[in-house]
Amino acid sequence: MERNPVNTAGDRLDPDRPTHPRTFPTHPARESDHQPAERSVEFPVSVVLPAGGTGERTGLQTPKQFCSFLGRPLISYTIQAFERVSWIQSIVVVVAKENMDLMMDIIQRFQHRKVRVVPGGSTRHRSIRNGVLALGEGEGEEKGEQTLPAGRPKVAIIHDAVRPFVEEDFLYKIAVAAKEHGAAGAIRPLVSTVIATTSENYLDHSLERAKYRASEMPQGFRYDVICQAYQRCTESDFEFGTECLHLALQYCGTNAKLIEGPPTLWKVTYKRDLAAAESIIKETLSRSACIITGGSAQAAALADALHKAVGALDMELDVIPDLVGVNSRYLLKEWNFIQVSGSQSGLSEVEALLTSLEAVNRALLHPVIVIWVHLNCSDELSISGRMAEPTAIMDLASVAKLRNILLYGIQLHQSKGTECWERSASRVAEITSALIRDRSPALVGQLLQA
Ligand SMILES: Nc1ccn([C@@H]2O[C@H](COP(=O)(O)OP(=O)(O)OP(=O)(O)O)[C@@H](O)[C@H]2O)c(=O)n1
Ligand SMILES: O=C(CO)[C@H](O)[C@H](O)COP(=O)(O)O
Repeated sequence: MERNPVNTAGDRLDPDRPTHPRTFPTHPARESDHQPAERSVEFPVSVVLPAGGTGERTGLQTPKQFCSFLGRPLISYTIQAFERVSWIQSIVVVVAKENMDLMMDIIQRFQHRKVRVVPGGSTRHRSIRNGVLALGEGEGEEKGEQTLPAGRPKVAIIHDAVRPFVEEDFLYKIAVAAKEHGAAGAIRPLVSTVIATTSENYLDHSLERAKYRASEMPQGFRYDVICQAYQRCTESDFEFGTECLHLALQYCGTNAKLIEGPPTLWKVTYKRDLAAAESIIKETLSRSACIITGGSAQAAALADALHKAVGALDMELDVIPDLVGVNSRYLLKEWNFIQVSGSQSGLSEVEALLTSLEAVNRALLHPVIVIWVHLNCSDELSISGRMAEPTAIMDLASVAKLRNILLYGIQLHQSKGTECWERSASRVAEITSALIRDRSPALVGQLLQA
């Protein structure tokens, strides 16, 4: 791909260039927009992610933890949620023996660090026990370029591999409470009342809902507590038990501290939960877009018109002339890109943008959206000019898609009337918003008309 001379990788490193963005926040700040306060945990914390189940209740052939959305398996999203927490030392993923190779492949493909894989057992408790024991054996092991931390952790966090939306703040609360109380776990209010039935399926009695809570994950344990609990528990616990906190209470006399967690801690259990997880991830990836004007006056005018029509977008919009100097930071975060080109420009600015995204490996974990908005003055169009772009963008998009970049095009016919222009700009805003939210592979390479 050819590079745009104003947009080379070298230029991006010039920190002094005054190319400041205009920010157009279009919604009140959301809780998740705020960076969590920098946490420091003074004791070693490691994690066990049980992922050795078959996911029978989904009714799918593939165990749910290996089902993919947006090109990535569920387990990888969960691993990433822990990996980005600086104070978590190492992560043991427990998988069924027959899936060990698949898991190693996922770790390599998505460049996960801090992770070891150990074989699971026939029940969740057996898998977790294997993971907990493995945490104590991770001494100074070479792992690619890094060496996993030596020694046992002070606190082990256990978290189902199929609960991908756990946040650092909550993990911190669990880790600190586990160290202080020996065990800690997430709870949520019950959604439905729990009743006991007789063997003939009649109501025996009903529990007073306000007194009970649903036990969720993550849970944290002092390492000695959880080791002892698994050493002392019975075969019946291993076979039928569902609650690690209960083992700590029964076999170590440890009363877990219970902390109410956010609703996002839910567990993917049924097929519909996979669709819900995908839509949550799409939602988080659609929060911000960066409009690159390439310095052209026409493009800047469209950016302004988009700003006016921005109500429909409901996302944070920054407008920048290029990705040079300080603006190169946009390449590293979860921004979507709208490259606006004036009527004289072709696809060269988009090509340069794709090259820059590839250079920083931005699309490793999530597909990146690039939307090319091409301004056309109707009187400048030749028939051949009109035909050339659809093929060119399709070719470029096919190559980009192999690198997990989804490229779409919108053609806007610039009209002289203000009202018409505003209508077109608002259509661009609507199409842009839909493309960013839906991330439809079917529309990749299409040149839509606004
Ligand atoms: N032998 C097992 C069984 C379950 N798990 C893990 O425990 C977590 C929570 O269990 P659950 O939701 O019940 O998963 P499955 O057992 O796979 O699902 P199902 O009960 O529908 O078969 C999952 O991450 C699952 O992979 C495990 O590590 N080893
Ligand atoms: O959250 C729990 C409390 O420890 C569940 O028991 C755990 O997630 C296992 O789920 P399931 O019973 O569906 O296997």
